[in-house]
Amino acid sequence: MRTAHSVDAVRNAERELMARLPEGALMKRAAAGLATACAGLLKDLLGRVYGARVVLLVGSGDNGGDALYAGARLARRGAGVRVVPLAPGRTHPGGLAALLAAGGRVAEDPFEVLATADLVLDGITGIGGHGGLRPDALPVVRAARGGGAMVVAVDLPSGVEADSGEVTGEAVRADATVTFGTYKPGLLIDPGHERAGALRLVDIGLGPYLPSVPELEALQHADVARLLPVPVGESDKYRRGVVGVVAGSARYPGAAVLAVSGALRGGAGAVRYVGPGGEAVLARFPETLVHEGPPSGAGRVQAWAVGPGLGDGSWAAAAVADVLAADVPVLVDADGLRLLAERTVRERTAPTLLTPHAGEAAALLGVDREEVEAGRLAAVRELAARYGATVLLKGSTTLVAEPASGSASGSASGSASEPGAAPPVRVNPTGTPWLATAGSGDVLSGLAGSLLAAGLPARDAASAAAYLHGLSARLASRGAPVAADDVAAWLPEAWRNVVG
Ligand SMILES: NC(=O)C1=CN([C@@H]2O[C@H](COP(=O)(O)OP(=O)(O)OC[C@H]3O[C@@H](n4cnc5c(N)ncnc54)[C@H](OP(=O)(O)O)[C@@H]3O)[C@@H](O)[C@H]2O)[C@@H](O)CC1
Ligand SMILES: [K+]
Repeated sequence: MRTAHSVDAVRNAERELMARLPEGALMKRAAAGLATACAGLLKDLLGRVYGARVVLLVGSGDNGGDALYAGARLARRGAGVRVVPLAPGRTHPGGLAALLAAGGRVAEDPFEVLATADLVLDGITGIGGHGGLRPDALPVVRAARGGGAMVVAVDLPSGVEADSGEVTGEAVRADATVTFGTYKPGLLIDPGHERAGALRLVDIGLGPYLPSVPELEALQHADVARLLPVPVGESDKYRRGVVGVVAGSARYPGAAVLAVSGALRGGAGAVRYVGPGGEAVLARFPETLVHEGPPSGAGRVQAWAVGPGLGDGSWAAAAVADVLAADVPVLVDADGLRLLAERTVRERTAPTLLTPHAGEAAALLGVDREEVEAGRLAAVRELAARYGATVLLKGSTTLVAEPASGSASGSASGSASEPGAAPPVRVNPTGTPWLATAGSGDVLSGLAGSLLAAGLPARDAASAAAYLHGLSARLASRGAPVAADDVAAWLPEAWRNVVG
């Protein structure tokens, strides 16, 4: 599991650790790890460090200090290192002295050295930067990208807000980011994540001083494998869980088929379908138990997934209300989200999982879509708190937030969070831009609903579903466009990939 901590948590940990170490030791640790990572990249790129052309973009803070001390180490190994100070007169004095002593130089013409650089280190700002790149940095950063050098961000791409991943204006677009002590939320959440390139974590000994509950966690294969249901010898289809799917309409029968296709691959023992798309569902999936009439008359289910392609007719509204009245876990997606009342969700005692994309989240919060996209972490937390529900916010870095325990449907799953505090938000690392395709959300709803029916707590069902869904799209795609149907078809392969 990858975990990310807030800037406050990092600074507190740094203070405690620094009190036990000689002055400057921590920065030197960070710089040593950074130099090792850069040397490795240069060897991959050129086969050597000696003679490599390295340019340091250096701001006024300690982020620039890290770049300078790392630059000094590379200079001692024979690299030609040039500094471009972006805050002349405020450059880290110890770092600059170390670099000059090792044979590095201040660049006379930044654009000339950037045009021929092999590697550019971005040390403009780290966790102390705010408000995006400043105007004077823009031409230099553009020249760094335009020159064809590999760009390595120090701790965080400059211009990315460390705590949220927000980018105001412009930010450095790095090929790799070497970060210290712990991941920062902005490295794992878009739009920051997308600017960071390949991530590398350097251990500087902060671990024991960081809070045990991080801000954010990203599951990896082994974590998801532990969550997925495993049928045992005596499992029959009812013990494995029955998921009810309420989706589709005369206008959108395909949504019913896609939601069922996800539900059939999510571990539940059987799928009941309720809605106007029964014929289309049966034609494709004869194993589905199809019902007409209200969901409550369809027989027992262990969880419902309601909403994809429902439209907003009176049947849809009644079906959503009917499902929300059931005392079992309920996932609400798409059109279902437009048909629910905040109070109804808050008053439920069984878990509720809402799965909006940015536009739907914006409507639920009463803000603009752009606001949600720019500040995804704040938006998902706010929704979870307001509705007292688990919320999966879809997007290139899908997030899953749980309300604080004690909230209506807050069933914190095995988290070590303090009583009353919300557990860490989970960020899904398996997404791919190819997933932005019609109907892929319907597959996700069915899949997550199925995992809920199989007994996973809402937070785990949501994060495991997002993980499998993203991985399935990657496996199906291998660089080519995919249809939602492909994503569903590759789910068993994704599951095998995770548990194997
Ligand atoms: N904490 C740790 O555990 C460790 C931290 N370490 C390292 O220290 C880094 C944090 O250093 P930091 O605190 O000095 O802040 P940092 O990011 O260098 O920049 C702040 C300066 O930039 C300025 N500035 C602000 N916004 C700006 C903008 N948009 N564009 C341009 N400038 C802007 C602002 O000054 P201003 O110009 O506003 O007066 C301020 O002085 C951290 O990321 C890591 O690399 C490691 O060495 C070891 C362990
Ligand atoms: K940086």
